[in-house]
Amino acid sequence: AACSSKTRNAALHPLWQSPLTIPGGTRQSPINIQWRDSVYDPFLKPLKISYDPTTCLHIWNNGYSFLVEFDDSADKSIIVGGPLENQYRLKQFHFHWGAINDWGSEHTVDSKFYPAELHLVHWNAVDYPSFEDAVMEGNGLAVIGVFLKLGARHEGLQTLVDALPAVRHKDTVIEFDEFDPSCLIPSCPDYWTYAGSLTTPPLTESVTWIIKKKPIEVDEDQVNLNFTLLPQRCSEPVFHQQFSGKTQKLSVFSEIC
Ligand SMILES: NS(=O)(=O)c1ccc2c(c1)[C@H]1CCC[C@H]1[C@@H](c1ccc(O)cc1Cl)N2
Ligand SMILES: [Zn+2]
Repeated sequence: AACSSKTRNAALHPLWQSPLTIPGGTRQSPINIQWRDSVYDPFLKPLKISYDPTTCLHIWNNGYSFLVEFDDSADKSIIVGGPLENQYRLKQFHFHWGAINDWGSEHTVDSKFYPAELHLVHWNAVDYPSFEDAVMEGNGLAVIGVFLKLGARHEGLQTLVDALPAVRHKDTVIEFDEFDPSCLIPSCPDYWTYAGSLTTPPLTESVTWIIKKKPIEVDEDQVNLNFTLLPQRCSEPVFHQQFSGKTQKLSVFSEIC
């Protein structure tokens, strides 16, 4: 099927009309995380995650992926610590996956793709009045990246997968509440962090990336989210480009685990 080929002519789709890389961009994402490039940073703290499940609002299929959005009108679901100067509010999370299992993640680790990658997007409500403002600022966003690998079934993810058939079509929204996304984050505190950008246009260089070192395990049916949303996936360009240009320092936080 058209979906099986790995590349797309991304040039045609209006969303990608903006440059595929920001000319002169110094901190573009995604990148290939090379263990050997990562520098242990003794000043990095553990990341503190405290989410309030009642802030979970709905699931929205925007045609490229599905997003689970949160009520970010107060400091109820926040992260603090890690490489961050202050606390950031959870706004939404979404996944990146591929049509087949041997690729799908946006970041790679030592050039290895994972079948999927979860992004939990947070914004700096201490320094900026709105999410839209924060998206444009160098320290405006903090995104936690979690790799998904094939293995045991993930019970927490299943509640989300069960709801997906109801958002099969582009621009459908269903109510989704009482979900605590910290169940999707590995308990091992180790992470890589670097100053980067949004991974798709507008590619704004406003993201402090915090990539968890350990993946979570999900089973075959759960990672084949495609079968639920395939129609949109087929029609939208899948865009997998990495930037091998010089990026910011890649630091690593690790405790023995
Ligand atoms: N794969 S990712 O996590 O790096 C990623 C990539 C692109 C975008 C997003 C997340 C979300 C979350 C921050 C901005 C928002 C979106 C956007 C950009 C600009 C806008 O004016 C509005 C919106 Cl909704 N674009
Ligand atoms: Zn993303």
